[in-house]
Amino acid sequence: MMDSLDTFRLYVNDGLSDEEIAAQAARYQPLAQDLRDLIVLSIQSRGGDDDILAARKHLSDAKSILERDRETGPYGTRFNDSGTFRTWGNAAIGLRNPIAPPLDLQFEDDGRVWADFHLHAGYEGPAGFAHGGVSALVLDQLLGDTARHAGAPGMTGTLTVKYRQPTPLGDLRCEALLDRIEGAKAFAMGTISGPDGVCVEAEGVFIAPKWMREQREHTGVQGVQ
Ligand SMILES: CCCCCCCCCCCCCC(=O)SCCNC(=O)CCNC(=O)[C@H](O)C(C)(C)COP(=O)(O)OP(=O)(O)OC[C@H]1O[C@@H](n2cnc3c(N)ncnc32)[C@H](O)[C@@H]1OP(=O)(O)O
Repeated sequence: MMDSLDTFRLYVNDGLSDEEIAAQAARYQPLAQDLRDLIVLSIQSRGGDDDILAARKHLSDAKSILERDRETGPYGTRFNDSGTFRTWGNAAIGLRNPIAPPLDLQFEDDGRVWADFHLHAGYEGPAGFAHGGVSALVLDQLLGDTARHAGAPGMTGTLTVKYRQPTPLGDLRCEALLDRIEGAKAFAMGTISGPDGVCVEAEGVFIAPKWMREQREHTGVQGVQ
């Protein structure tokens, strides 16, 4: 089980320059998009035995190349001296994670957070509609980042999700705002909307864990992001 020390080890100042971070983003983001395209093709290809075997051979070659120089374990949260944070492995927003839709969250000065995003065929639950767990993933990240944006980063304590109508796959919008902060707890609420209006509503409580509160008390530093 991970304790707070393990958590801290996954918050790393790796000292990269902003230029190197930009170069890495330009290098790895297209790879994630290629893999996203492959997820859809895995579902939609009509290839016969020969085509699929040939494609798998190419993928096997690609795996061998990517394995030549690699890290192990989760990506964590990395940052540099100019304060650029990267959560590139994150399942909802990670720049290097093909599982992520991804959400490109927009932070407004008035505290609202929103994103236009796309759920492809790989996010299907009920036929033709988004999986409810994927909607919860999107809302968890959105509301959590809304709390963080308001200066109250925390782990999800409770996320309440109400599915008002089926969420179509395709182009969607999510938006959220902070309701209030009470001590260690931040309350946020948000929605996912499709062409026919709001499909999913959520409320979330995001809690600064005890170890983070103690760190703040001792150092005066707000804490991890
Ligand atoms: C680490 C920070 C990360 C920051 C990420 C920013 C990026 C954001 C985007 C990421 C988005 C994705 C995010 C993810 O996916 S986060 C991943 C999913 N969430 C988790 O895994 C959380 C697991 N649980 C915990 O870590 C702890 O139990 C937490 C942190 C929840 C409590 O911790 P701690 O044990 O230290 O708390 P406390 O006992 O001193 O109680 C403190 C207060 O909280 C109240 N309470 C307790 N539990 C709950 C509950 N479940 N619901 C509602 N309220 C609860 C409690 O009554 C008390 O209230 P009050 O008496 O003061 O009124």
